[in-house]
Amino acid sequence: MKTPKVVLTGGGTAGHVSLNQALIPFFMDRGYELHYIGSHDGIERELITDSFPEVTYHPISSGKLRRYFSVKNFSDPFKVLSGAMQSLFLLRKLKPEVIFSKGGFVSVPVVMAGKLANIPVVIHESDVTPGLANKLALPFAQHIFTVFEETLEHLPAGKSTCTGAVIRPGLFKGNPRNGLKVGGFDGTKKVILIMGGSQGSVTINDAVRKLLPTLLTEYDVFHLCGKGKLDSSLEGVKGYKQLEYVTTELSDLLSASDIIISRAGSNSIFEFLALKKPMLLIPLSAQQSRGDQILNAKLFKKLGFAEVLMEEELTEQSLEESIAIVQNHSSEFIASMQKAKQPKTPDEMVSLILDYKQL
Ligand SMILES: CC(=O)N[C@H]1[C@@H](OP(=O)(O)OP(=O)(O)OC[C@H]2O[C@@H](n3ccc(=O)[nH]c3=O)[C@H](O)[C@@H]2O)O[C@H](CO)[C@@H](O)[C@@H]1O
Repeated sequence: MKTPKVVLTGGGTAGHVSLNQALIPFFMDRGYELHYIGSHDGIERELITDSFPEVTYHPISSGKLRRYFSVKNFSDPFKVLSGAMQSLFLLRKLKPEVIFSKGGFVSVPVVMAGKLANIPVVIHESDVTPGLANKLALPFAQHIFTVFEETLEHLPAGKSTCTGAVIRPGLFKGNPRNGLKVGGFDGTKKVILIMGGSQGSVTINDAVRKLLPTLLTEYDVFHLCGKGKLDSSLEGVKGYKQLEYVTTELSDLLSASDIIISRAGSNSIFEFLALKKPMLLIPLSAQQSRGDQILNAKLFKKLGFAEVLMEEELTEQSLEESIAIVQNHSSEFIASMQKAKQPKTPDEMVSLILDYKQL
């Protein structure tokens, strides 16, 4: 009997890869051979090939979907077309039972090719409003799963279901003592973890670093500042540990942390919710995005899980005040989070995806 196959796609930022990372071991447990179609130089390549040598990574040509003018807007449609041809060739050869797409611009040609090759495509949207890539992909897909109930208002009724968030099981296995050791912290102060999404945020980094002398009187600080965004002048400052990006250590750092300051990317905030971490969310502004993080953050505030500080209002003083609000209300935030719906397990999500497989 031939080994059944599944093709996964999604990339551009880690937010479009993390669900796939969670699902891979569970597809493998069920005996599936896995193939990942991603871009040549996106973060998905490193995240998948470094951690999952059993998954075959197929790089394709891909364009970027920009909301602003660039000369590349003229050449990129050809790259997407070329990516679709490469995907079609691969899909006809691999003959997977189903394609699962986590979105991001690289997924568009794969999804289009899936339709042409007559292979069922299931897509996933983690934000309140569907992203541009998923909007383009939707006509070619069999079904779309969402994290937020509110997203269903923007999608065709017969083709969409809210499944809620799915969390990597490894994140629940953190050891706080190992986390403190990474920072060189002795555990006497409360710990704040700062994460500016998967790429780090210069705006948040600057504000945090300005407030650092004040912050360090009360807290120890883990700062996940993003690739290329370390500040060498702060190396060795006691109580401050800056790291560009962490992989397996993230669970330890989170378990050692009392408060999180973060962008409001969907995957991140549901991880903090699952771990019951009081959070201060600073969403990416509407000038720099379609405003999805603002909606995510406002909803989390309404549900009593988070305090929100808008980027336009971010100053040293407002940051200090907002951290104090989270600190003073942390037990209420935790109580609300304890009442929230539990995330789906990756194995349950795998079952939902396989319901669409081609027999
Ligand atoms: C700038 C941009 O386009 N942001 C979007 C992107 O965010 P982004 O890529 O930042 O995605 P998320 O915040 O959703 O997820 C980041 C993921 O990276 C992980 N992580 C982060 C830092 C680190 O050091 N180690 C690590 O493992 C987090 O645990 C999380 O699983 O996708 C999200 C989900 O569609 C959207 O809501 C965001 O608006």
